[in-house]
Amino acid sequence: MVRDEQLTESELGRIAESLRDDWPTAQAVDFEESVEYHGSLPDEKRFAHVLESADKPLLQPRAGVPRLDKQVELLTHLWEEGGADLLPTTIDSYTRDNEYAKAQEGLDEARESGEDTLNGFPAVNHGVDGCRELVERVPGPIEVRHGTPDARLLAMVTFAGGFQSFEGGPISYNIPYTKSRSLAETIEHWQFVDRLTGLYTEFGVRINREPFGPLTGTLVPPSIAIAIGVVEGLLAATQGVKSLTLGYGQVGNLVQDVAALRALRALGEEYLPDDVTVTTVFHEWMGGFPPDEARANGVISLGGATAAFARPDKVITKSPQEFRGVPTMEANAAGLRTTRQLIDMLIEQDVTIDGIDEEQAFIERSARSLLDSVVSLGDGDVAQGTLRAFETGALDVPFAPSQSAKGAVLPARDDKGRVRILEFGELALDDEIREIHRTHLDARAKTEGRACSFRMVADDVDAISDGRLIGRPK
Ligand SMILES: CCC[C@H]1O[C@@H](n2cnc3c(N)ncnc32)[C@H](O)[C@@H]1O
Repeated sequence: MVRDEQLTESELGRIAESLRDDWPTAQAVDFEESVEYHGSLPDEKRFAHVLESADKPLLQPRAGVPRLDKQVELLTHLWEEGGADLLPTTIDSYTRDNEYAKAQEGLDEARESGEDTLNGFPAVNHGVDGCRELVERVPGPIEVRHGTPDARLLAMVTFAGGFQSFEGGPISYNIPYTKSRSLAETIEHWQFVDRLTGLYTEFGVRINREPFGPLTGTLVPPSIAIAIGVVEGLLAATQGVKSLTLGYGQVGNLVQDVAALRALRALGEEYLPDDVTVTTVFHEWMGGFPPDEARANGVISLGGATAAFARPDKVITKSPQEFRGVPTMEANAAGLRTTRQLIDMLIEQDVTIDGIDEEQAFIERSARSLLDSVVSLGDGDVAQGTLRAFETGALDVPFAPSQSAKGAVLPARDDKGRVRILEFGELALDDEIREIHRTHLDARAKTEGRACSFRMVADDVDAISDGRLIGRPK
């Protein structure tokens, strides 16, 4: 039975050995030798150091292409032309499903034909030496960004390859990303990733971990996103992770987004051990984008403005080509510059916005209620509590494809565009909190002359790509 206890070194070693046969490049992974290699990297390539010593929000895009030379070119362009402070390497979808043979086919094809059919960088196939070449040829610190429920081999290879930051977690890369993966299984898988992170940290290589805050990226109530991020942080801290970045996806209402980012930092610092350095990351709008690039730049700009007011430690930027999928190098760099423009123009201004403190208190009260239900359901064991919370619906994620989640929660925007909860399912929120959500939604229903219904939810899901925030009746 999975428990929130630190993996022993022999368990870690046994699992690592069992993974070596999954792809030939795993044979080259040598922990002691990798610790040495990390020691040779200059400070400006130490991800946690750069992130944790910054005095203003750092910008980081997503970016991944199959071939090594092209990835070097892409990341260098994002650094030099986009002004990125931190770099990504987005991993391809086959690798995310542990389909390394299919990833190899895609890499071979890209090398032969120049056609990129893979939608990211197949790091396991590139292996330790390929990752190290990328780390050496690129000017800044790089994070592994992906969506892998079983990321154990990916972590082994990329950590050995010099990467010092790794996105994801057992809930955030299961519930929004998979249909039938067991939550108990992904908790075990991520205990390995976090224990490996902790072991590197104990050997002087401070590796940063970043739970995936946006979850399904569609109208996720801030209290749910924050509670799940903190739970993944607690599970990681047990395994020895000391550098943790908690994330949140923009919902588009300025007051709620600033309030949520402040609540995220406050609760992260309150619930996580004192020896864990907590930073925050704000993901620019993760929902549907307008096809029109001018409007898309408006969405990106609102994200930049929000970051100027909320001052997260990191911002994950979007591109004006978000609507069409993976952006060109130039569009990706443009999204960084648009974000930077808004932050630089606003961050020194003294602006007071009404309603943030009240919203922050409401979000914190709700997130605390969810967190406390996880702890009590597990009798103090956060792993067991997580399983029971999702089994009972005490914790739930709207629109989640996973069978591990009830998917009974329905969000909708209120009259100001703040995300509220229309259907609670078995969510661990008391009647008083539920009443406040209902009151806000009733006010919108009155404004629109219609009853609260799933229609509102559906209208809100498409609103931003239609160029609006709230899905008002047409
Ligand atoms: C959280 C995942 C969704 C976001 O992840 C972006 N994304 C996915 N793959 C790549 C890639 N290979 N390069 C640049 N961005 C990428 C999508 O655009 C979307 O915004």
